[in-house]
This record gives sequence, C-alpha cells and structure tokens, in this order.
Amino acid sequence: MGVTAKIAPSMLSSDFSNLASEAARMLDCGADWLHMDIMDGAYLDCHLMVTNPFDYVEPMGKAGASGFTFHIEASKDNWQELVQKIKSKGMSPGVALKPGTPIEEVEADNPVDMVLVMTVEPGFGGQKFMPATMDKVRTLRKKYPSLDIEVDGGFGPSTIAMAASAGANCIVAGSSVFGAAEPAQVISLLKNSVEEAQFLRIPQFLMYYPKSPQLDSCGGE
Ligand SMILES: O=C(CO)[C@@H](O)[C@H](O)COP(=O)(O)O
Repeated sequence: MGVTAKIAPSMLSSDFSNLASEAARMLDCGADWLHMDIMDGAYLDCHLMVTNPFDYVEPMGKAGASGFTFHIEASKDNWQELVQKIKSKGMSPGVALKPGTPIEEVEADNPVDMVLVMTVEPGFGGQKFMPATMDKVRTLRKKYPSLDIEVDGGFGPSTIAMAASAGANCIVAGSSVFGAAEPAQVISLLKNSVEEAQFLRIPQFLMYYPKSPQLDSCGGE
C-alpha cells in the first residue's frame, strides 16, 4: 500500500495559552501532522465548521499549512471550487464527512487528496468513537487503495486497532495523546498499529514472491 501512517495530535486538546510550545512538543514526540480545528460561531447553530471556508484558505496557506480539510456541508454547492482554490495555494485538499454524511458525497470530478471520516460528531474532544463509521473507512479503502484516509474522534491505545484494520492511515488523536504522561509512547503505539495492519493487508503472494515464479516460467528463455 502506498499510503503511510501519519499521527496528528488534535490541538483542540492542547493548552491554548501555549499553542506554539504545545505544537513543538508534539512534533518532538513524533507527530507527523498537527490537526487544527477551526470552528466559528456558526457551527453551534448550523453544524458548519466555519461560515465560509474560502476565507480561511489564504491565511492557512500563508501560515504554512500544507493541507486544508473542510466539511462538505460548510461549503455547500461550491466545494469543488474550494478544492481548486486550495490546490492553487499549493496545499492539499481534503474533505471531512460527519458521521451522518455518506461517502457518495466525495465522488467528484475534482479529486481530493484525503477523506476525513469523523468518528464522533464534531465539536469537542474526549467523546466515544462510533464503530459504525468504520464501514465508510472499509469501503473507501477498498475503492481507493492509495487515498489518505483519516479518522478523528475517540482514538487511543484501546480503539486504534479498529480504525487501523479498517484501512485508516491518518489518525487524529486529542485526549489520548495530550492526556498521556508519555505522549511519545502513545504516538508511537498508534503509528505501529497502523503499520502492522497495513502489513497484514499486503497479499501473502506479494510478500513472499516479489518475483512471481509463475510469470518467470511463462516468460520464455
Ligand atoms: O475535531 C474534533 C472534535 O470535533 C477532534 O479533533 C477532537 O479534538 C478529537 O479528540 P479526541 O476524541 O481524540 O479526544
């Protein structure tokens, strides 16, 4: 599988008064990405992550973000235009699906680099992950073997196996990482779980016969 394991601590669980040092601490502990949620006032009433995600593309690019993931609902009918804008700023576009949003929403002419399957209702950290959302991860992985598939909400040492075996390769984790005495150990455990599950999904044939004996014998002299 071409996708690599990435662990993204959710800064929603960090100490907001020391955001820069919290971010640096997570990177020192082995984080691959930092996950920032931007939710404005509209979220509470309308279930939108932000009123207008277009407003955030420019500043996020300038701040050095390499990717930008938005909720489809937040951008309504013009989300394909938003994907273009993100790409034009040199960032990778991703879409996030709330637990009730079907994966069919992401089939489009203008593909994204990552699909984030929300495993809790977006809003706050420390919620219990919803196992039913794993069906979306399995279906996406089967269809798109090299897509970055991210999960967010309720992941830690006791729940990671479910997401990893379903095919998720990017893991957002808030309270399990920030609440740990040794965040580096949790990050490493999450990453190892994803990598082990990926290894188990490699067909045995490819593992043991990198050069197919059958093809060799058919290939002539
Ligand atoms: O976006 C969200 C919640 O809306 C997440 O990023 C949470 O911050 C994840 O926290 P934990 O469930 O891992 O504590």
